[in-house]
Amino acid sequence: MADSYDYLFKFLIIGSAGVGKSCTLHQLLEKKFKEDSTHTIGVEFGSRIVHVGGKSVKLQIWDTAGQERFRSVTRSYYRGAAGAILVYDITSRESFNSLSNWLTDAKTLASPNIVIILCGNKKDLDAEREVTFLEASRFAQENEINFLESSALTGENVEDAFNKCAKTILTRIESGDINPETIGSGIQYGDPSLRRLRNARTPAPADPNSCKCG
Ligand SMILES: Nc1nc2c(ncn2[C@@H]2O[C@H](COP(=O)(O)OP(=O)(O)OP(=O)(O)O)[C@@H](O)[C@H]2O)c(=O)[nH]1
Repeated sequence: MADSYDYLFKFLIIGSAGVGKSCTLHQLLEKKFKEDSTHTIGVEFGSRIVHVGGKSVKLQIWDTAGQERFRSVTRSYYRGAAGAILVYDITSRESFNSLSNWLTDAKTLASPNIVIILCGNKKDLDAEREVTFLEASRFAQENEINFLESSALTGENVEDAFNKCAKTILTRIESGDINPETIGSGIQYGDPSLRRLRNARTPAPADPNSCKCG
């Protein structure tokens, strides 16, 4: 029973090299800072169950390498992702300037309905800040994505980023905006009764024999 959940969502963590993607995942899974983080080679994987909106959701999280030389490998993991945590470093203007490219990749290579949360990491290094909260908020608004600043060092807002992403996906499933049964949705049912519930809510297609016209 320890591993039972209502839904499984495939998540990606993307963004330039050194912004703190692996440390963010480590903080989420271990609730502590990864002291000796080195560049990720290709992709790394982790999973965790979160509780949002009255449901338990298993997050299957792919932490991708930010270095350009791994781009062809990491791109192959985008397909069928339901959510992405797009990370930049608030002390690195360069990492902020690359966000548009990362967004384009996520929207074109993953699910068209992918829910993206923008995360300005290294919030603890405020004295070295190169990107203001306001300009990042504007970027997020223009691109219709949620935004928060986080710290993989202190843990501030790390869980919130993943929870916010999961919650948005759940809301969109419940409103009918996202259909988990679409191929490549990045969503699976953990509890089969949820599928039955959804199918019961979906109106049956019109029966052509019952047409009373003519
Ligand atoms: N002060 C501070 N340092 C951080 C934080 N997150 C990560 N770092 C440091 O930033 C460096 C890069 O962190 P990683 O998590 O390895 O970065 P990454 O984005 O996974 O890098 P790639 O695997 O190359 O894509 C490491 O030296 C971390 O110690 C943070 O929130 N605050």
